[in-house]
Amino acid sequence: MNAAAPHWDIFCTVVDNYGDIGVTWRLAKQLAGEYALPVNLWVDDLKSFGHILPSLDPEACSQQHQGVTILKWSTPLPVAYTPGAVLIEAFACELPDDVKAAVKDASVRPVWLNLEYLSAEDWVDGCHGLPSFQPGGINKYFYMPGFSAQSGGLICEKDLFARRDAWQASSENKLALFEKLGLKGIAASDKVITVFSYETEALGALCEYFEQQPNPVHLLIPKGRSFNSLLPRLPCPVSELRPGMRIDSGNLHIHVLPMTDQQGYDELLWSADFNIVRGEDSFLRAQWAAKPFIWHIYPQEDDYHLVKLEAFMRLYCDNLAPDLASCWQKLNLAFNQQLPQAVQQHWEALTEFDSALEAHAKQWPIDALKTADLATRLVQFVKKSLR
Ligand SMILES: Cc1cn([C@H]2C[C@H](O)[C@@H](COP(=O)(O)OP(=O)(O)O[C@H]3O[C@@H](C)[C@H](O)[C@@H](O)[C@H]3O)O2)c(=O)[nH]c1=O
Repeated sequence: MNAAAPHWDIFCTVVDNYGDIGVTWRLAKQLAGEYALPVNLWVDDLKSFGHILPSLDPEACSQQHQGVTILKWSTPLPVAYTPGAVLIEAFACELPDDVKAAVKDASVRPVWLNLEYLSAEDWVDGCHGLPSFQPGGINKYFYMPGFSAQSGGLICEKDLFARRDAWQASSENKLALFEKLGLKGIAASDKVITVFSYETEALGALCEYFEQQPNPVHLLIPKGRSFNSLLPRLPCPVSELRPGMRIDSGNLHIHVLPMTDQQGYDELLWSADFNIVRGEDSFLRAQWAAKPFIWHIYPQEDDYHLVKLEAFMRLYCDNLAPDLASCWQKLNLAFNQQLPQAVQQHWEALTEFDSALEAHAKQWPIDALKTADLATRLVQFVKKSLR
């Protein structure tokens, strides 16, 4: 590796949600923690970042958290960029001109990568690792996360499954977490479902279904976009909702959650019976939680997200019994297509397969990870590129 400047730089622009910063922050932590790499994470919106890292100072130009140097990416850069061993532009963000100039002029150039969004589509394998020739005679490589052995892999910390298993071994852990989050009235045997979704009419339909169930159902919802779809059920405008509030109707109890850091969010997913997640990072963390889930995929133009959803569902259901597979897929489609009646119908139908789906959710993380996680594959990719 580059002996003169061994550090890695990751540049991230926050688009409109938490996914871009969520993924890069996770990767940065893992590279620093497991590979002892000096990592600089450059972020253009520290205020948004602060929602998932509450100890962050949104005004500081440079600060250290969990072994990572977090730098404010403003124009011009408040701290000069020095080329290191690796330069990652996350999700095709446009690097500042002075960074590109510094790379071009460097005596030892960094390995330059564009970290792409995760997809289960087949074409990913063919594109992963391809170079794109840049002005100044340097290659930029496409790094494609994915589910196959030929792709860039999936972000997963080495000790994650052991920590999850220890957490799930005793219901004391989830009850202590609920108490810490200010949630009241949840018994160990009650059904708990977390919801971190975009707006969808499917949510209201599920609420109608849950309130008529014979046993309590608790929906744990962090303050955010999901509540926009539950307006008729709220006692106040969304802006006035406060963490700890509880909205009861029949056997349904909706709890308003604070947003926590990523570790806290993992623990929440581990503590639930079912998770409704979205985007990219929470989608993956729900899989690692080893619990059944619905994926509310980030909407794209011309419904392209449904192609990505189908690709993932095909993989996830590969070795599932056909009737269970069909039911779970229909539920996910109905949720994403905002079909209220279909969501209720498929949720009800899925209850018949509860234990088989749970067993699959437990096995899936082991199968999905294959030989190596994303950080491990990335470090190997960089080593090869430097040869
Ligand atoms: C609810 C919650 C989330 N989080 C974290 C988990 C994730 O890292 C992050 C949420 O990211 P995602 O699940 O990916 O969903 P998102 O909708 O916020 O982000 C999206 O942004 C778009 C621009 C991308 O194109 C999408 O693919 C997607 O990544 O927030 C917490 O740390 N604490 C919390 O309390």
